[in-house]
Amino acid sequence: SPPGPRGLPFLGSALDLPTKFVFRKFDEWSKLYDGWFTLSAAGQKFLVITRADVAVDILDKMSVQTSDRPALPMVRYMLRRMSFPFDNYNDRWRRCRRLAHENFNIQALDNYRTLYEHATAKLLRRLPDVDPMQLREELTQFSGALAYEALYGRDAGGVNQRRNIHRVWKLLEVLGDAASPATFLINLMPSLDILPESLSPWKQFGTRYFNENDKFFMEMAQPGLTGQSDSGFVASCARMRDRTDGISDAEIAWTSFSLYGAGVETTPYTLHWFVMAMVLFPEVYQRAQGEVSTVAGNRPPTFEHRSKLPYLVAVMKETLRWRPVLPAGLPHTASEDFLYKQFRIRKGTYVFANQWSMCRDPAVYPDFELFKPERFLADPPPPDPPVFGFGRRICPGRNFAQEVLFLAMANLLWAFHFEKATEPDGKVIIPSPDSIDGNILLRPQPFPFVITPRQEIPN
Ligand code: HEM
Repeated sequence: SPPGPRGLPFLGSALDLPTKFVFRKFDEWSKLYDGWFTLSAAGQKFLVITRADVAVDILDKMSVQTSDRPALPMVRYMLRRMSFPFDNYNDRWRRCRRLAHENFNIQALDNYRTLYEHATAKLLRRLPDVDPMQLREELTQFSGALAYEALYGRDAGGVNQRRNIHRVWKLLEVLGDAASPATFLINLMPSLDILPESLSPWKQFGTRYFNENDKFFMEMAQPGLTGQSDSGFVASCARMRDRTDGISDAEIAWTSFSLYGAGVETTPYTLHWFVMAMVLFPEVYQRAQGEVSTVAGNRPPTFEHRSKLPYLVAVMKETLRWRPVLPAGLPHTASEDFLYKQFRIRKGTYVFANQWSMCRDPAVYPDFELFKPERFLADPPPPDPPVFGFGRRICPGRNFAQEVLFLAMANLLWAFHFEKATEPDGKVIIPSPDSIDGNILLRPQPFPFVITPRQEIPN
């Protein structure tokens, strides 16, 4: 049989699998096996990949067999298969994925640059008044507003935008809870699915959730769909209708929500980790800040400066590697049986890429505990950190995310000094990068630090 922990009869490794931060347990097991292992938990089979070259073999080269997603019953009731990151590998997924790709590939990103320059400038103006313990919320607002305008259009501002962002935030939270096996019995006992809706409160809940949100997403998308707004993702998709077989307005509206949901937490948490790294590693911070100041002078840095900021680009890569915000990626599923190293992997097996372990592979990233951006300036440099997933499911927002991160990092360094905070008795407070919350996301805990403007911030 393939390598991996065997656990108990029938239960398998179910009791060893934590409900939170499963990446840590996978990482522990990674030390015992050679890049991958399998296990089963209460009948569900898992294949866990812990080295990037194995991920390439299984998720890139065999992507036809390994690009499905687990079908959690509760998620199906709530989303009715309209949200492509959760959907099976099928025609609708392909249509929606194409919308995402065409609008967020490198060339298309030029359309969004003014937008993130504005959002970043606004962030700089707000930050001096923000309590550092509220930084995470502030960064989440920043990326929420940015994503909202990128998706629904520049003129989607105002009170509605704030209210809608808040509402999307809430409904994502409900979705996250429902996707967890512990919340809804049905996720653990899919056989209950045969009960009629009148006897299944969870199906009624799902129907309500779907109907309310379907209406809400259509309302948000309306200006773009009808041509009232001509900027942003929805408007651009509406213009692509003729070229995209069978795409419906509802699919455009749900794809927009899906992109919002997938992007809105990952980006600000990465920025929060960046601020922690700057506070923890003053020599990196000074070098990066020196580079930005020399290149940008007394005007805020822009994309024009990117090619002259190699160290900062390395800092961004190192942040993504040091604290990958999706440490166990998102699970894929095998859509048919396949062979790997002569072992048969069964249809329905969950396939995890434990990116945390890959980012801490000592053969690729020596001294992986340390924050060492200069590793990415070596000749030849190591591969970019594998934090955006693999194969046909690779993150379609990866270039967008990195542009937003680059610009925000450059501007934060240009505008502010970051330092460790001190207790009233003068003791220096050292934030802990191991202090996390979240569930599948690696979310930093708020931490105290001192932020002081070092530039006149333009209005
Ligand atoms: C630091 C930022 C980000 C990180 C680290 C990240 C990482 C990931 C990862 C690991 C996956 C799973 C890939 C797989 O299944 O193999 C993923 C999927 C996805 N990401 Fe991102 N992401 C980020 C930002 C964004 C942004 C800004 C957007 C939207 C504009 C986005 C949209 C998506 C979507 C739609 C999927 C699902 C793709 C599918 O199932 O076909 N992500 N991302």
